[in-house]
Amino acid sequence: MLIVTPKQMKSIDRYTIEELGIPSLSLMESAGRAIAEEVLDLIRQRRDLPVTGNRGAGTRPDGSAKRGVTSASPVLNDPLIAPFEGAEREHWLILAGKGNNGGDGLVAARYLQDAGVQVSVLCAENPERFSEEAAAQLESVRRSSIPVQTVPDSGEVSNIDFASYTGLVDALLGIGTSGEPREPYASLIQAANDSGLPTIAADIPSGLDAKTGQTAEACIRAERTVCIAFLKTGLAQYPGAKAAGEVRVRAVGIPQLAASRIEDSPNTYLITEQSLRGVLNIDTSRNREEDSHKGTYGHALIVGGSRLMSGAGLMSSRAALRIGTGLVTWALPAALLPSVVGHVPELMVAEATAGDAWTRDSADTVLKLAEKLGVLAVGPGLGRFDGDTEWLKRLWTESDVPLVIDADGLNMLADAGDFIADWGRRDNVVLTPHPGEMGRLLGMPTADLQKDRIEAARKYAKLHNVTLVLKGARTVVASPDGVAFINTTGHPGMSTGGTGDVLTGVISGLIAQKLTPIQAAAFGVYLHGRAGEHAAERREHPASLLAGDVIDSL
Ligand SMILES: NC(=O)C1=CN([C@@H]2O[C@H](COP(=O)(O)OP(=O)(O)OC[C@H]3O[C@@H](n4cnc5c(N)ncnc54)[C@H](O)[C@@H]3O)[C@@H](O)[C@H]2O)[C@@H](O)CC1
Ligand SMILES: [K+]
Repeated sequence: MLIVTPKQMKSIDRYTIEELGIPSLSLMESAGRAIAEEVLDLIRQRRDLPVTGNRGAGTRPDGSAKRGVTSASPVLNDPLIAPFEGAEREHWLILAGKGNNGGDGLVAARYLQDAGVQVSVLCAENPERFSEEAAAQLESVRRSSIPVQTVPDSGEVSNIDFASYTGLVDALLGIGTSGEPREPYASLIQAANDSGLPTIAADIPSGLDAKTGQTAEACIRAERTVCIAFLKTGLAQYPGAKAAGEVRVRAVGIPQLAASRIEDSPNTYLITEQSLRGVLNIDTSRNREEDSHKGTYGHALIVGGSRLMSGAGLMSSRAALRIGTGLVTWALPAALLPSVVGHVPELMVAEATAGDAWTRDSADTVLKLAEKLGVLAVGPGLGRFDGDTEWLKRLWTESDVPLVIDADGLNMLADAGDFIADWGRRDNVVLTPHPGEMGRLLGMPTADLQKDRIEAARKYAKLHNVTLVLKGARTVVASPDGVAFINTTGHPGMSTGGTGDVLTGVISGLIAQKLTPIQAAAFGVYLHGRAGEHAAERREHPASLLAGDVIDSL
């Protein structure tokens, strides 16, 4: 699924209207209708009535939980826009802003009325200031005898009796927003949230930065967001993803081709089976060839583990095996051998250095071991040691085996400063930082880079010619050519030590099996997340999930 920034969405809108000749009002009509359908669907769901129209729109193919982002096309002659039992007991308030987002909400009002739901409109400001399209919609609403009230110019919202409604449509602010909501929008948003009513957001929750996913102090907490035409980047990242609730992307007559025809055309995708197969050309079935042997599936070398962190190297190695790598060798300090040998009998081990800690002279052994192997993973449980940055430089410059760098390997990189100038560019490197490590790589506070994760990851990947995996809920994967992928699989239960080591093993294992760095990174985070979901389902409580469970679920 393609994801767009608000700026790209505006260009797509403009292209559709001006170049393709599709009238703005007709797009608004479809958008409003889609919003009404989702309101009716939510009402049915809350009233335990059979869902007729977009049944299953929020369900995975296997029927599992509704979460994340789904896409649903409007169904013509949808039975959803028809009176149903109990509809008259519903009274929805449409909060309409002055822009076209408000216009969408006003169209929805007409369809809701048609389905027998009581509906009222609250204009956030004097309709004289409404956009041309929104004003036209307001006129139709008035002529349809839908009650309309307006927030007075004083901006006073305390006399709005939210308790008399059963639900809200937030059509205050859309992608035309700049900066934090001003008054009376901010107070309206606050009051809407305080009302505790179920809220459906039109396009985006008002108060959300549709590009970055940052939320203003006043930001609608929606139960569901009906995203118009294309998913917005801000809905695909936290905290925006949380404010949006369940996101449903609805087609409104803006064709996909418009996205490819604008300047600065979108290059961000949600990771789905479809985009893995279509955009990244991955055979997601992962079937084994009948006439294959272990050599067919590559050989990974995991470089990690130290006296106090031997488990990390072990988990990466096990995950690499579990993801289907033909052979996995774990290079580790010799003194660790007695305590770990035998834990995973399928694993080969190699003594990379004497004693129980890594030393800079182990680079010779590691380079020798890496010869002819499919991938070299550096970092899990490695620790820091004297001369470690020089050690990493040797691995970077003296071998051309694909490199996956994690954990302390990333801290070594951070210490190396402008390593590209010094060590040279490579085109087969994957970095897997969590936000803290990413902050060190960028030399900026973690909180700052988290404000626009997609942009931070994309810029870094381009500048350093690496595939970058910025971990955290909604992991961002960015390729050296500036394409970004957002993952939606995973489970909060995975917030536990060792899951990062598992991911390193998974990505390394996929590279050993001949996937390119970007294929391995995107597919790896997807599979890792699915395994986490699977593991969480199998535990009584997700808090008890361990990284080892994720490996078993791969
Ligand atoms: N033809 C189109 O352009 C379509 C637009 N659509 C809808 O239109 C929306 C975009 O419409 P607009 O571009 O009119 O913009 P919005 O409806 O998002 O409205 C922003 C309006 O509020 C004002 N504003 C901006 N920042 C503000 C702030 N911080 N506090 C208070 N007021 C602020 C602006 O002056 C503008 O008039 C989309 O999100 C979508 O819902 C859809 O109907 C599909 C078609
Ligand atoms: K909105």
